[in-house]
Order: sequence, then C-alpha cells, then structure tokens
Amino acid sequence: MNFKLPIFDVENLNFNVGGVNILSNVSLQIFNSQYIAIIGPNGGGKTTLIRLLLGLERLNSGKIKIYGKTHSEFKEWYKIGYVPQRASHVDINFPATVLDIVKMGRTAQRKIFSTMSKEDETLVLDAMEQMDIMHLKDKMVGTLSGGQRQRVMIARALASQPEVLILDEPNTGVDVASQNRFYSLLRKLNKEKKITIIFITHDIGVIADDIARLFTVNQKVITCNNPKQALSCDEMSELYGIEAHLIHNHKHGH
Ligand SMILES: Nc1ncnc2c1ncn2[C@@H]1O[C@H](COP(=O)(O)OP(=O)(O)OP(=O)(O)O)[C@@H](O)[C@H]1O
Repeated sequence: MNFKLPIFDVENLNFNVGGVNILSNVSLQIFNSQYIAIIGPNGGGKTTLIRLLLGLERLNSGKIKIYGKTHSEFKEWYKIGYVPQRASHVDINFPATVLDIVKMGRTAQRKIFSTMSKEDETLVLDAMEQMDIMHLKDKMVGTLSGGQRQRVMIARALASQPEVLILDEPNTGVDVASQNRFYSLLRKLNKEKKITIIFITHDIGVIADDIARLFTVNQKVITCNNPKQALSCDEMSELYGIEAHLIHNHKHGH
C-alpha cells in the first residue's frame, strides 16, 4: 500500500441544504494509521462531514477521494467500519440476537450464501470479547440497554477487521468505567493494529494524549496537528465557543 496516499482526501468541499451552508470550503486529508478526533458544537456539521466522506450525502461542490478513488469507483467498503450516532436505537422487536448482529460484520468478506469459516467465527468471538459482550451473546438485541447496543454495533464493526473505524459519539449513555475501557481499546487498536480511527467526541480532554490530529468542525473545519497545543489555541476557541475553554480546563485539571 502506498502510505502517502490519503484514505480520505477532501478538496474545497461545500454542502448546503435549502440555501443554508452546513459545511463551507472544507479541505482535509486523513492518512493511514492516524487517530483523529472530531469535535465541535452541536449542529456544527460533524456527522454531516462523516456522511459526506462515506458518500451518504451528496456534496454541492468540491471533491472527495477515498483511497484515491471516487465514491462510485471505490468498492472495498468492508475496509471501513462505521458506527453511526444512532446505532443504539434498535427496534425492540428486531428479531436478531447479539451474536447474529456481530456475525453480520463478516458478511461483506464472504461469498454470498457461503457459511462462516472457523476464522470468521474466531473473529466474531474476538470482537465480542474485546467489547465485553460475550455474556449477552444469545440476548435479543432489542432488549439491551442503549450502551450495550452501542457495544454490539462496535463489535460488529471490529469483526469486519476494518482498516478504518469511524465512531460517532459512541459513548452516549455509557458509564465512566466502560468509557475508560473503551478509550484503552481504541488506543490499542490504533497503536498495535494500526487501525485508522476517526472519532467524533465531546470528551476530547480524556483522549488528547492518544490522538494525532484534531478537526474542529463548525461549518468550517480547522485542523490542528498538535492537539494538546490546539486545546489552548485561540482560533479553536473562536470556532468552538465557550466549550474550548472548558475542555482546556478539564484537561489541565488532571
Ligand atoms: N440532509 C439534511 N437535511 C437537512 N438538514 C441537514 C441535513 N444534513 C445535515 N443537516 C443540518 O446540518 C447541521 C449539522 O448537523 P450535524 O448532525 O452534522 O451536526 P453535528 O455537529 O454532528 O451535531 P451533534 O453534535 O448535535 O451531533 C444541522 O443543522 C442539521 O440539521
């Protein structure tokens, strides 16, 4: 693999809805094995940016390349694990067990109608182990709590052995101990398995030491290549508003 080829390459992206600019003139690159956090105020455009990167929204102007290809040319979607913000909202009547859901993470790599190999099964069990949901294996997913469902969706993404893991505020409704375990897991996936992580979060203070770069999104995107320095940068405070100061203080309170 050409390590200089960005996984995502965005050039002068503009996106508006009904004449309202949601994202303006965004250019950024995301490279292999980077751990990137995306922060910004509510409604700033973080989820929209991810949806545009994945081709789930149509940009009005500009260019997005994924592994050097346009969205229609790109076929290796199994390389990208995406856990959307609302992944924890599952219909209570949804007829699948936790195991069924995590197994879906293997379907993209299998030939249609082929059965799971031993290796597939091991990867499914490993992903469940990592997310600490083995004890929930036979439960119907609709009966779980929001935090448990979120872990199931992340396990499904991990089972597909993604090169890139995109997480949209995955810790909503999760207790602090589980959150810390989860941050350690992300650190490990990035450091040991070299998985590229793109993480939308409001919890930047806790992961500031782990991340390589920070994108602050509020219609515009500011990239900070030294996240710890960025936490005090005026430009970011301006873009993010009062929360930048809170984050900064939180970090320095430790
Ligand atoms: N397809 C769409 N149609 C209408 N409005 C949209 C669409 N996509 C995004 N928006 C608007 O764009 C703005 C940015 O939304 P987005 O969900 O990306 O923000 P966010 O930064 O992820 O917010 P949060 O932190 O609350 O999750 C919002 O005002 C949203 O209503």
